[in-house]
Amino acid sequence: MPIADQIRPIRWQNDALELLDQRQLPAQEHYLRLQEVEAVAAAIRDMVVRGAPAIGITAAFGMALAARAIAGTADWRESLNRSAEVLKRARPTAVNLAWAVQQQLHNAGLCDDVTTASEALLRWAQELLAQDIRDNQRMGALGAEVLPPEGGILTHCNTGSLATGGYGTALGVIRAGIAAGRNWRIYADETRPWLQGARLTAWELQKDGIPFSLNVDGAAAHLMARGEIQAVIVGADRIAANGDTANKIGTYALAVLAHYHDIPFFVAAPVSTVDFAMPHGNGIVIEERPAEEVRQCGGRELTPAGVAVRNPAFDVTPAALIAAIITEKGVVRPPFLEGLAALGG
Ligand SMILES: CSC[C@@H](O)[C@@H](O)C(=O)COP(=O)(O)O
Repeated sequence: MPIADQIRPIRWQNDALELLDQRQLPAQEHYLRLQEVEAVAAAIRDMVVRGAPAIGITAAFGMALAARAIAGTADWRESLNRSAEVLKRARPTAVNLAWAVQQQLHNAGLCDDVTTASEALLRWAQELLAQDIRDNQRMGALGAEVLPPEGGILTHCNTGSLATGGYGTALGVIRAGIAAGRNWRIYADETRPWLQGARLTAWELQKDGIPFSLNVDGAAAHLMARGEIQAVIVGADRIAANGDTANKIGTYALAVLAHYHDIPFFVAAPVSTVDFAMPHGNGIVIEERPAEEVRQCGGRELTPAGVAVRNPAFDVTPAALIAAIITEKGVVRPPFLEGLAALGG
């Protein structure tokens, strides 16, 4: 089955960064045009763009825009450092964001002046975008070999083209497997509260003509107990050196359920999502998002006024529950500490 993945959430056009506004999907396909670093940080914070690799790439373009804006100023290095902080503060959990900003500071450090730096930073952001799509295709091919050849595959959140430069991580594995003729039934969790599964994964799979069914998050246990699920595959926002994996809230619950039902649980992520400086998952900062995301849906109040809410956006799945971590450089099995380190920091 040919997979026509044409979805590009991030593009550079006519001297501006254009982001497909994911808050509007699936109702509207609308690109926002951004030319200032503050607007880029706000777009990341407000989830115009989301998904760990995608926010890393966006931040890399944000740094390029910052460098352009300060052309001609004497203290440009200081100014660039300030922009780096603004971007890094936008969302705390996905390491790709801080990683990409840090890489851009390093790139700027190699330049003699701000004009050269602004060209170098734009070039690197464009390379990162192109490389991400190639890496995802490679990850997809590797992952398709690792998952069971047939049966039900459950995924959580959106890890597709929209969450990356294109093609996707866990959803890239699904794309690659379906393209290679795997006899898979795809199950997508709706992913409360922001509905990345119901709005975004469903939109992508439908666009590609991949058959799937959508289920509420709470249905996973039942589907597993009935024998409908043969593997779970998810993405990651930050993987600690020992393999503990932070990902969208609800991922940990799925891993526990998969363990109970003896179903393999896979993580697909680029090596840039591994935080080699973080020894284990306990140290990962978990973003808490606004209460309105839980109290409301589509602008409509769901709850009595003012109810107290906890809205952690991510959770941490212990490495012990993960069968394998699929990266663009290879598939890592436990013990992850050695396996991940061998991929190189
Ligand atoms: C390839 S995306 C991997 C993760 O970033 C994804 O699973 C996820 O948790 C995204 O969370 P989000 O809050 O939508 O940015």
